[in-house]
Amino acid sequence: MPSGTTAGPRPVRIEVAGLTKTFGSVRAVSDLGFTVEPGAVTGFLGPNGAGKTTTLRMVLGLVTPDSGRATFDGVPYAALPDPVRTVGAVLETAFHPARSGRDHLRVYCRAAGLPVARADEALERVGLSAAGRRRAGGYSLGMRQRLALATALLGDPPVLVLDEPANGLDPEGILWLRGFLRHLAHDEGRTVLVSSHLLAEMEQTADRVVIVGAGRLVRQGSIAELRSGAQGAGTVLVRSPEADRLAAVLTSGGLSAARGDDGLVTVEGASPADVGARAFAAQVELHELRAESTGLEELYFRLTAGQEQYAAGTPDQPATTSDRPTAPEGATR
Ligand SMILES: Nc1ncnc2c1ncn2[C@@H]1O[C@H](COP(=O)(O)OP(=O)(O)OP(=O)(O)O)[C@@H](O)[C@H]1O
Repeated sequence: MPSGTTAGPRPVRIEVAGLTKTFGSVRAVSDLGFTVEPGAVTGFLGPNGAGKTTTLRMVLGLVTPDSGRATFDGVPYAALPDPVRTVGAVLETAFHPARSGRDHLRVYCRAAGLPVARADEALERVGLSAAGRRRAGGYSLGMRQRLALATALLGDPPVLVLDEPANGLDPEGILWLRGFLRHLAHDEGRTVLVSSHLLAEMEQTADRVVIVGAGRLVRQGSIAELRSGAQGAGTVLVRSPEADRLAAVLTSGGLSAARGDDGLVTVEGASPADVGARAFAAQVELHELRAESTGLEELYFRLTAGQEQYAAGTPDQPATTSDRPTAPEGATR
């Protein structure tokens, strides 16, 4: 486990394909597919109830999917020869309240056949050494999160799967977690899959994001791709003394371009580079060219707000601006 003393864990890729899970009449996860690469932090994002926890539980073999599969370098969790040394997970933070954090880790080590010395190493890694001998029942939520993370690290696994690990952390703790997850991925080459409903947090932490809404994949890609709107979600603002001609050039090229009263043309579904290149080719003079500074948060809202169409068909669930898309039976397509 100590960084710098080993060559680092072997790289492991997670592959999720066609995962589907229904609870009664609720389709929690629907034909979900994505990949998680080693050496990067992948954010698993979605509003409350989007199916993140259910998906992670299926990835970890705790819930049996109706169909589809999740594998680690081609092997499902249940078939891994040494799961504790392959995947570390933080799903929920339940500890024996009377037991110290250190003892919790030591018990876990013994049960998992790991050297007991790993307990102190893990405590140190997550900044809990000073509190290690105190009762876990007296820990703050943030300290419990750190203890859960320490537990996940005991087997020095190449893969970490973390469900909302930032919950309960104060701003300093969040900053620490961000740096720690990036270190685990970038410097140690681990595969880090971390769920959150907060895009702003993931924007700072993750290299890639997988966005789900109502149990379905909404978008996956790098933060940079999302931000630039490279996959068609971007809005570009462009100013030109020849705004009408510019709008006509862009529209004839298949883009949606609208000219405002102020000579500003708003272009949907293109990158600034794309718009600039088309203007240049048509010899249209530009005075300003920029991506609309919506931030990823607005994009995320736009992407997941679309899920409300799923709910629109149910009589007791009129379409609202709620951030909690529901996944009723009608959600299936
Ligand atoms: N054991 C279960 N029985 C019945 N319904 C369930 C069960 N687990 C999850 N669900 C439902 O499946 C949907 C997805 O839930 P899930 O907890 O996976 O979402 P989530 O994205 O993790 O949400 P949150 O961020 O609120 O935890 C929800 O509608 C939820 O009510």
